[in-house]
Amino acid sequence: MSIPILDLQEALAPGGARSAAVAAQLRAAAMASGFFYVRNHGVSGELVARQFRVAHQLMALPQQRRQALSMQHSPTLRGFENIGAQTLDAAARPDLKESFYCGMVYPDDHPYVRAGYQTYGHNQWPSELPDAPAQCETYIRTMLALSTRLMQLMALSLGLPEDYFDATSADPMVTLRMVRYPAHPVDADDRTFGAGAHTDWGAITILAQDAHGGLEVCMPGGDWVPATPVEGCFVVNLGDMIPRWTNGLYHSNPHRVRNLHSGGAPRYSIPFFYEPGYFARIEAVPGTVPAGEAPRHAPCTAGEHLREMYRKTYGLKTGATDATSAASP
Ligand SMILES: O=C(O)CCC(=O)C(=O)O
Ligand SMILES: [Fe+2]
Repeated sequence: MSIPILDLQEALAPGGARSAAVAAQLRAAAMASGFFYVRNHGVSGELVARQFRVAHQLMALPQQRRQALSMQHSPTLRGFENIGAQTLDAAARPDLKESFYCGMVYPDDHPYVRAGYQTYGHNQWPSELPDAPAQCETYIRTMLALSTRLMQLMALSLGLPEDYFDATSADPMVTLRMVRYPAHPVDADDRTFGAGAHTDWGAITILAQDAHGGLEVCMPGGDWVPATPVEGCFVVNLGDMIPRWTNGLYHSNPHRVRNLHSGGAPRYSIPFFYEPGYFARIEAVPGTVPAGEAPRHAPCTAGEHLREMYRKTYGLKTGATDATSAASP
């Protein structure tokens, strides 16, 4: 069993001729590991390359500057995160990765910003990189459009109208993370990871990775298989909201990172985390709860779900409160 490639050619717009065929492939992947690649996704290679350049530039800033722009100073937890700041697998050592978080910007007078809901607010940027904010905003908007389309294909894959989830994407919770993994240490043991085994918390993650590889996915039988980089493709995986939304029919499988194959070079990756709007209702969609059975999960809002995930892993460590945390796995 491996991770399938979905070709989005002629499935990128509602009503696209190949939408039904792609939806069927999506369903099979979602019922297996919750991981697939997408190709012909409509995002230019140049835009992705520019985003990697920003990632390299951010990580090249002196430690002192990165400290000044630490996510710890940001009410929405955006900014730099040091190596070892997160432990995605509580049974493993702290993650050997450093990253920069940013997200969609919501103005101060937006009701969700005023209410202090997580992920809604501002970014913080280093003045040394004046072009970074616009590039990241363009990248985020592009990934958001692709996520929205993937949610439409997911609706089709569940036998629902293509626009079933559209309303849930208003005022989405969106996080972009640029991650740098140093070379795997020579004295690493079996508890050493760039990113410890975890599932993502949201709806959809779209990952751009450099050519080194290192991402590993836990398949249904328990084997860990590499999500080897494929030229021109993103890796897409489903987060924990999707099993909630599908009563466990679709999966959000664990994955982890070990930077073992880069010949000692750092590995860069850029995950984009799409989560619906704060008040989007996450409950089993029609057709997923067998007659006579109760849904496996109580209905909740996307905001409540994220708060619960946050409480479980990350919040206390960063000093974040329920209402202000922003980071995703
Ligand atoms: O860097 C990668 O390949 C995956 C990162 C990841 O799983 C995450 O940030 O949630
Ligand atoms: Fe992840």
